[in-house]
Amino acid sequence: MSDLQTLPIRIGTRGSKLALAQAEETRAKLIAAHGLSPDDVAIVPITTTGDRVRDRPLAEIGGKGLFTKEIEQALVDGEVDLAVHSLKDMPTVLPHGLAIACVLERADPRDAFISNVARRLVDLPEGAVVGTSSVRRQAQAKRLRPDLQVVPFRGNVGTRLRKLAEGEVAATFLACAGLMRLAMEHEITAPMDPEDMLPAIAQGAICLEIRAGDETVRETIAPLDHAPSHIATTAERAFLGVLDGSCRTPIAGLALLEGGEVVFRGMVLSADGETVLEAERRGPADEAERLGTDAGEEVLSRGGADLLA
Ligand SMILES: NCc1[nH]cc(CCC(=O)O)c1CC(=O)O
Repeated sequence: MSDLQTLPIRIGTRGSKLALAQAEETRAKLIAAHGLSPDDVAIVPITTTGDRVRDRPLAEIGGKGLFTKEIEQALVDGEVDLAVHSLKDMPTVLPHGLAIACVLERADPRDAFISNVARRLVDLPEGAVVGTSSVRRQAQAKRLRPDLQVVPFRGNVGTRLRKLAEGEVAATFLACAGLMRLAMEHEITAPMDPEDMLPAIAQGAICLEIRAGDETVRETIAPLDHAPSHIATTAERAFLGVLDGSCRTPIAGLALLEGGEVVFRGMVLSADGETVLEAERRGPADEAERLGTDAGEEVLSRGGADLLA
């Protein structure tokens, strides 16, 4: 550890259980990478708009960065040295002066199907009620099963599982990664095959955000960067950046590294899942950004612009 870094290193995070688990994971990695003592890394929980507003679908509250704004302000104000976020909650354009310096090793990017009445989505009874406030999950569920009735579903993981147990809905979806980080993977009925449900951009990845010019912190966190995860999410976020959709537009994408090559698939859907525009790219890892951008431009030119309007 360089003498330049002032200790303790302060990590800004949301206060939710999942966010705290992610901050703890980051803290443990920092301690291991630099041989620090536990007191050398402090976790600073910060409440965000996304945490405060619990009763409405996120798409309705609108605006980007619902889970990030207040944490970024603390970063700008020098109250914390770095911020830990779920990369899938991050806008593609960051506030001026901030940068994503690091992507931790990604957990399972897939969506989890969770139900007490069926083993798989295709096995749900005709007309079953599925709870999700995600336009992306709704569109893809309807694409596979147009008969399903999709209802809004928010609240923390515990609340959602209770509603499911009480029979309010027959099934729901959550990110596998979140459940794993909460040590709740036993709640997963079955992971969704990405062929059936393509994940959200950067789902399962944690990023570390810093002040762009803060070379000391940049160097301190550098050993935590996981190149394959960083490369894959770079392709995915480039795709998202071209589409520039609101959170009301179902957009999905996943990049995997296969033998040093990036294999990316991205899609934009109509809310009912009847219209699907897809693009695929494969190419060298150092061209991840261009591959994602290219795929985004292909989707736009094939009619994605209308879906996004
Ligand atoms: N939409 C909120 C959100 N942001 C990040 C995760 C956890 C999964 C991840 O790290 O990508 C979740 C919950 C979910 O989608 O089930």
